[in-house]
Amino acid sequence: MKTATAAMTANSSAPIISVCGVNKTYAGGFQALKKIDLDIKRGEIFALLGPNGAGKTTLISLICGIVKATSGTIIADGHDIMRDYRAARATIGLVPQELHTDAFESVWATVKFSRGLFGKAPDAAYLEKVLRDLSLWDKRNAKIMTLSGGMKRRVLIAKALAHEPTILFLDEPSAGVDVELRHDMWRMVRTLRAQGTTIILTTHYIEEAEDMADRIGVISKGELIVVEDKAVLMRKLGKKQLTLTLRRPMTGIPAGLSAWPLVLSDDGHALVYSFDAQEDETGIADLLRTLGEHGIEFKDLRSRESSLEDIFVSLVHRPKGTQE
Ligand SMILES: Nc1ncnc2c1ncn2[C@@H]1O[C@H](COP(=O)(O)OP(=O)(O)OP(=O)(O)O)[C@@H](O)[C@H]1O
Repeated sequence: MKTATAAMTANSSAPIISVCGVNKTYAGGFQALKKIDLDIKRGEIFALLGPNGAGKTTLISLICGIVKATSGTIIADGHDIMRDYRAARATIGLVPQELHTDAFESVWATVKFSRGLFGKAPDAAYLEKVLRDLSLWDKRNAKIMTLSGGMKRRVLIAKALAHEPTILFLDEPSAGVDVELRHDMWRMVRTLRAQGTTIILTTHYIEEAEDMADRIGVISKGELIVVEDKAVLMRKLGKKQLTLTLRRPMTGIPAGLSAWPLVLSDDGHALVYSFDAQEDETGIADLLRTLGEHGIEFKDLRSRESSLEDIFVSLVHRPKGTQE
């Protein structure tokens, strides 16, 4: 009994997805992914961020077995995606960016068919729950072609969940959807995670990743440049800024202040001081004293922390070889 418990614990801490030394060069010779190593933890929400064309969809397509890697291995929930495709694919639900649904079928027939495709026994109660959770139950007999764009999107999610996958990929789930659907979707994602589903999403809405993800991966020009716990990433790379609104505008920063990392706003009305939020000594007290000595008065001051978006932009734009 003790041994079985230990084995279960070891198993549940093993990554649910393991991407090892994966390269992808498309037929035309373009190398879309370079030496990707990535482990996804069981039960986490992992956000994959990157500029357009960075390789996010390619990586998802490789893990789902839709596109073949040029080299490297991918294991999904214990199954090699190439050698054991059917078993590996059955663990994955994919909500793609684009609609490829059977326009003439009803919602119910579509999700039922999807479940059957993965060899799962029929389970009307489960499918009903999925449709109800996605506010699709009333539309179950409607033909997909008659649904609005948002409803079609909900069908895509229902289809991806029909075979009870342990891993769910959402490729740009929020692109072009209204606020209500976005909120429904995030509520559903949180519920699924609470039930043990692992969720991997790509998004251009960085505040969404900031809000939802446990870990963040940043991909740029086919390379995975950062994989980090969201909180650690924000702590390690986050900066704080103190903005002082001046009582009298300045035309330049006085020479006596040149040692300070200060930036004067274009209109000369504000001084911005950037500092490392992790340091015990922020330097603010010294700065304010020095400003006083120079007769610089301010009427307001406020501080802000860098957002994940600030960090993301600095990561994808900093010169190669300077990543930590
Ligand atoms: N079938 C293909 N043949 C050749 N090149 C391709 C193919 N599919 C994608 N690419 C190229 O690979 C690169 C990565 O594309 P991918 O769609 O993975 O990026 P992405 O990060 O998902 O971008 P977006 O955010 O715009 O969706 C791009 O330069 C793209 O043009």
